[in-house]
Amino acid sequence: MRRLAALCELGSSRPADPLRSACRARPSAGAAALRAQTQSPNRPAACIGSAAAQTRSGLSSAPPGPLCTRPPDRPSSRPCPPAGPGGAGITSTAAPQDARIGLPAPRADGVMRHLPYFCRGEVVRGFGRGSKQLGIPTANFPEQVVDNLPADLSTGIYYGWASVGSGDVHKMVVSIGWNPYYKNTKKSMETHIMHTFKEDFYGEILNVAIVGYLRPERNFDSLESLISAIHGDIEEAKKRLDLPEHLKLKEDSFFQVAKSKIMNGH
Ligand SMILES: Cc1cc2nc3c(=O)[nH]c(=O)nc-3n(C[C@H](O)[C@H](O)[C@H](O)COP(=O)(O)O)c2cc1C
Ligand SMILES: Nc1ncnc2c1ncn2[C@@H]1O[C@H](COP(=O)(O)OP(=O)(O)O)[C@@H](O)[C@H]1O
Repeated sequence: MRRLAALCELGSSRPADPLRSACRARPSAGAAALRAQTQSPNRPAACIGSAAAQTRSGLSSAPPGPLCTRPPDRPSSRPCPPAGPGGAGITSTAAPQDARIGLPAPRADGVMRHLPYFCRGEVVRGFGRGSKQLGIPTANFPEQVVDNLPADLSTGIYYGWASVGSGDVHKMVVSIGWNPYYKNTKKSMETHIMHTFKEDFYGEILNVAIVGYLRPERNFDSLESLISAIHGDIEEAKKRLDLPEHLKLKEDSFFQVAKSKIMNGH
């Protein structure tokens, strides 16, 4: 088992340590920092968040908060703060409304300053409920990736783009949190890719670019209601991802990793 150390590298162009799981904020024009990250071989788990690209998502123009923000000319590394229960508390009844879908909107400081958020890691086993109970498989990231998410990234349901290894980039929805319906005790990050794969891809590298937020996690009074909500999320995500501002992220260099540089331990 690899030993993965947590590290936040903010605005740094220092090549990533291949044995570390990293969160990285990049300035909106920080293509160099991203390139350094994506071109580093053998990287088992990495997360890259944007501190200044919130305008791309079109949801908010909130200024970056105090966490993980640093002038690009002052690169530095420091340990990631631990991800605590409740995330940034977006399930609060005081949350503002997202007028487009009539659902509670995320707190701007808990979501927008981190989007788009790039993340990759090995696909591990979850509880096996996605396919069997829900009919909606969700690929789980390892603990190290989840623990390295920004501490103030709100839990909830997001959408974006995903690829497996160096495969094609597809639309995706991702759930980050504790799955209140199942009362999980460990925070998880589970991605459903809108594509039919020929077979499971446990052990492969999953690359995700989270570009927008849909809603907080909720409890449901029946499995059917949970399934129906997830199907609603999928349809909403498909529509939103067709917006030009989101479509362009599909082509991001994050996904252009040479096949030979992908290592997943097999
Ligand atoms: C788009 C999407 C929305 C979800 N929304 C919720 C939710 O509101 N409440 C909840 O308890 N779980 C939610 N989940 C998580 C599912 O319950 C979870 O994926 C399922 O338990 C499968 O887990 P497993 O992969 O560990 O088997 C959502 C998952 C997805 C992909
Ligand atoms: N479209 C898809 N989206 C996500 N995972 C998929 C998809 N198709 C097949 N899979 C596979 O299904 C697995 C998830 O199934 P699931 O029943 O949720 O099990 P687990 O709880 O182990 O994650 C993924 O790890 C992946 O290998």
